[in-house]
Amino acid sequence: MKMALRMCESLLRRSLRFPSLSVTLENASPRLRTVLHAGGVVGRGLHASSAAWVSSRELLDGLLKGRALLPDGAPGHCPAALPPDRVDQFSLLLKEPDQPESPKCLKVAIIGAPNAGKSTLTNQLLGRKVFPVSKKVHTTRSSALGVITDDDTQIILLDTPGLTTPSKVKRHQLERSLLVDPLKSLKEADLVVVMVDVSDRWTHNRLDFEVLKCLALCPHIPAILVLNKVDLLKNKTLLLDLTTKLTEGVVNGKRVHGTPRPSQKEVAEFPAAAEPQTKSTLSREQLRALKDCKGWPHFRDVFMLSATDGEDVEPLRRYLLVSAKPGPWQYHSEVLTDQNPEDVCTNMVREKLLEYLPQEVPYTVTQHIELWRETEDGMLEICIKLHVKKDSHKKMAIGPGGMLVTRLAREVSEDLMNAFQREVRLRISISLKRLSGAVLLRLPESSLQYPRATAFLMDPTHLHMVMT
Ligand SMILES: Nc1nc2c(ncn2[C@@H]2O[C@H](COP(=O)(O)OP(=O)(O)OP(=O)(O)O)[C@@H](O)[C@H]2O)c(=O)[nH]1
Repeated sequence: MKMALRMCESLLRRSLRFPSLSVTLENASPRLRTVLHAGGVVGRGLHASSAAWVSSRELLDGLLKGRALLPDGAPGHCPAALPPDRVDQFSLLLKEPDQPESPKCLKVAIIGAPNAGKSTLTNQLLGRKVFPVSKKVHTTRSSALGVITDDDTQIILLDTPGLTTPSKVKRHQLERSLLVDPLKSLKEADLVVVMVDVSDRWTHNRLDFEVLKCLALCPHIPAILVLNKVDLLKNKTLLLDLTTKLTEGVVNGKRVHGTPRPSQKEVAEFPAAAEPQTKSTLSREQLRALKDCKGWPHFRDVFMLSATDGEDVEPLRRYLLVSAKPGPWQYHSEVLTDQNPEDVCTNMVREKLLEYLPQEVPYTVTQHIELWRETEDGMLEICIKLHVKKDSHKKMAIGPGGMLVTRLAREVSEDLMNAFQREVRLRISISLKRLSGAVLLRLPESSLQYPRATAFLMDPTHLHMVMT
């Protein structure tokens, strides 16, 4: 009995640190279940199921390792947690992989137009939110990876920024990584997942030209098509029509049901799927031919899902697991992502800023982490200062009666608790960024284009006009 009570104590403590832990409890002693229910553990964090019997020892071991237990008692897939300390995360990334006897591995690049849902899908596949998601485009600014380790298989997911063009990067002053990273990830991949937002009627009828270019540059890498956001599609029969267009009527060498067989000439115009070499550029003729294409006829499979819904994503997860080939793991099984914990946190804050602040305002906010520490009882304490450029932006970010900044802190804390699997106390403050070290330039009267402007204030990155 003492043992059972100690276990309950441990469970209750763990339930705070592992709020989404999933454990099968049926047939654990009735008293243990009563205590767990009374403590509010079951129903809040743990899911009781009638499927299995788990001995006290196994349950305790599983919980201490932060793992779920499957019905047969074997350790199953429970996503790892992100270490809150950047040094621990760094050592974990360098740690020798704990290879099973016959390891399998698959590197998957997820590509698509901005806002297709790549980060949402990656988070869903990982089982934890470690990538920022927002309805504004280019939420993801550089490639990062997520790792799923399930039994003897490791899937490495390469989340890439939405594909864009050099002219857009220049026009919107975006990072060059947005151009380079997706192609780099693609060249490393064993499988490419192309995501399309089917709810966007302006773009869903053809593959994004940048996506087509990537596929044509690496035609030998197997690719699958994921039609995302089907929950937003009222007329589901449209999915067949879209599949036909986006695959040119051919999937895995077979004709999509009810479509005319493409002519030999039509298929021959596409770069061959088995072509072994990865090219770095396409010829003018190839680019011209691609411009006329709507889809890619070399997809191996097509999935239709809603990335926000776990159930729809499960078949894709299973497909990735069975597609893995024998080969060594690249990371220790406790690795969840290669991002450092502070970056995960600032990305989550950026996600909320993008979500709640209007137009260009969130893009002008910078963040500074003032405090990052783990307390003795394992809680993570974080203080972040947001620097805004204008008083009006400050008012917007604080919100009426401090409502918005409180909401930001609460929502980001929830996401961080999920990623780090521990309690998080986050404080966000907002300050106006002064133009420190600004230089006042007096301009000759004749050179002024604006009648009331007499001087420009310069800081290293921006030119501000002072109206007098
Ligand atoms: N309704 C619905 N919304 C979705 C789905 N998947 C993603 N979204 C939403 O679509 C928006 C964009 O999702 P992201 O995952 O950030 O898209 P992304 O492709 O990573 O975007 P970039 O970082 O700009 O390349 C967010 O508001 C998501 O909540 C889905 O299946 N259904």
